[in-house]
Amino acid sequence: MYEPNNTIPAIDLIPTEPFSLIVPNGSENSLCGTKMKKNNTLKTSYAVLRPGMVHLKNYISVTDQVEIINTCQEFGMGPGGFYQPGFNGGSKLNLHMMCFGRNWDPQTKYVARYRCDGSQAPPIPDKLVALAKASIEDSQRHDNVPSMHPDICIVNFYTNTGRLGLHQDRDESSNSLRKGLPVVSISVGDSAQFLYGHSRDMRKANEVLLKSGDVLIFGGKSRDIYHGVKAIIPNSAPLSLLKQSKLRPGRLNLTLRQY
Ligand SMILES: O=C(O)CCC(=O)C(=O)O
Ligand SMILES: [Fe+2]
Repeated sequence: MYEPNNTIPAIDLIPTEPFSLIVPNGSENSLCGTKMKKNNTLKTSYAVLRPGMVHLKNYISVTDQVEIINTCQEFGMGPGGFYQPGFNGGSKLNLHMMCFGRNWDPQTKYVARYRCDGSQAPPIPDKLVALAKASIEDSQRHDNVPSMHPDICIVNFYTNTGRLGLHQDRDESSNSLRKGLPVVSISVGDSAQFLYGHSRDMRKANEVLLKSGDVLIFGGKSRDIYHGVKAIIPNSAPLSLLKQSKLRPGRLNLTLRQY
């Protein structure tokens, strides 16, 4: 179905609806978030959730989070930007998604170079690669996590009703999975109740709250962990982030991986 060279495949192109991360000008009064203590220094802490799974809390400054939002907004509104992925049966994922580096889609996985609208993934921004590498290095101070060089970044935006069922990230190359090369997950905006466990059974899963600026790394012995998002906590994003970025209500999540 897809041509091996760079020409766009001869399929009926389905345009995607533009999706903006930013609320329109003039909506400032309706910003609802959480006031943080005034403190210009980042108080980062960490927790090893299980072998190979490290939670770096409050790791990314508000300034850097704003830059991440602006980068995702810039590319998210262009070709290869946000769309709502669907399944064969016609149902849609409860989030908007885009990819940097290489396209991934729940139906076509990493096989298709082009999306159904004919677009390719924009290149992965250097700053995101650097942030992922720095967070892996920091996680390695606390636990056994392999190093990796990210070449894919999947960006999800959840509105406050968004969620994601328990799943494993198993579409990367067999080499990457065999070596347990980590997934680096960055959270920006409203907090998420994040589930992880040994099976798809939500009742048996553990839960951790991922807040704006947190980074979660799962690699090594945890690379195959089932994980998902149970719920987004409305109005939990830092007010300063919302004021500086105009991020719409909801949560932005970036997962960096090596194919
Ligand atoms: O939003 C999250 O925290 C997880 C996202 C995720 O699991 C994925 O994109 O594969
Ligand atoms: Fe995942």
